[in-house]
Amino acid sequence: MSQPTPFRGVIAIDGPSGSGKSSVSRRLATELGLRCLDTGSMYRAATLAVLRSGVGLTDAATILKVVEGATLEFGTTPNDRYSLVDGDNVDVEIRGPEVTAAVSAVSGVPEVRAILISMQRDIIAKANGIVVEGRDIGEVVAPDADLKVYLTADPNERARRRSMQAGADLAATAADLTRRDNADAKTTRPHDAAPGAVVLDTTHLDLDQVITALHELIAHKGTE
Ligand SMILES: Nc1ncnc2c1ncn2[C@@H]1O[C@H](COP(=O)(O)OP(=O)(O)O)[C@@H](O)[C@H]1O
Ligand SMILES: Nc1ccn([C@H]2C[C@H](O)[C@@H](COP(=O)(O)OP(=O)(O)O)O2)c(=O)n1
Repeated sequence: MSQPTPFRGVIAIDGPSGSGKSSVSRRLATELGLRCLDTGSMYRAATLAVLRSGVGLTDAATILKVVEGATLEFGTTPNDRYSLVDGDNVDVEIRGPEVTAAVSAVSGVPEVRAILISMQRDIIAKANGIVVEGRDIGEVVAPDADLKVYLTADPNERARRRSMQAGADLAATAADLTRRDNADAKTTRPHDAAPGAVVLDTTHLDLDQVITALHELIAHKGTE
């Protein structure tokens, strides 16, 4: 019996914070033998470079100069993803509260987005199949992706997941998610699916159920 041809395309996964993008992307990429790119880490790494430089967050031209001068590198092996800023592994620091509080200011600078989107497209072009997660993948970074998914979940459920993950207070986490969703909505559309994206509301689905639904979508793609 012949084996099905392995999927070697581009899967775009967008959605707001805590919808499950990272967990779902990592697992899906592992199961399909694909690369995996977390574009949120790229904006976070750029933000850390800005914070480390000591410049303020209000002047776009200064922010851009720092990002242009930083060496940013990203690993795309699903269970061994890493982010480097000037050769320094920053995986832990970029998930911390200082970067989380500052990231929307840096990701809101259009020229910074242009630099990172260009890097993202290079990484996608060089990968032989990749899952890419973020906020604008299906609409801007890879509008021709083979499969586009918009993951979402009720804001209370997203806050519950994030506070469990971070061991943080639920009310404070919920307020922070709302603040960041609203700030991000000035540059991307965290509340809207890209044209052609399949919407998957994960509020009442566990991770296994989400992964099963995605495998079904991919299998369906193979028969179109
Ligand atoms: N469908 C789900 N059901 C329950 N918990 C989930 C689900 N998807 C993700 N999680 C958990 O929620 C937290 C946030 O998920 P994550 O993948 O980091 O979201 P995002 O990348 O969209 O911000 C993680 O602890 C993850 O294990
Ligand atoms: N493609 C992307 C990905 C993330 N961003 C911005 C918006 C987010 O607040 C930050 C951090 O994204 P990240 O996915 O790491 O955030 P969460 O894990 O969902 O909390 O980066 C973006 O503007 N465009």
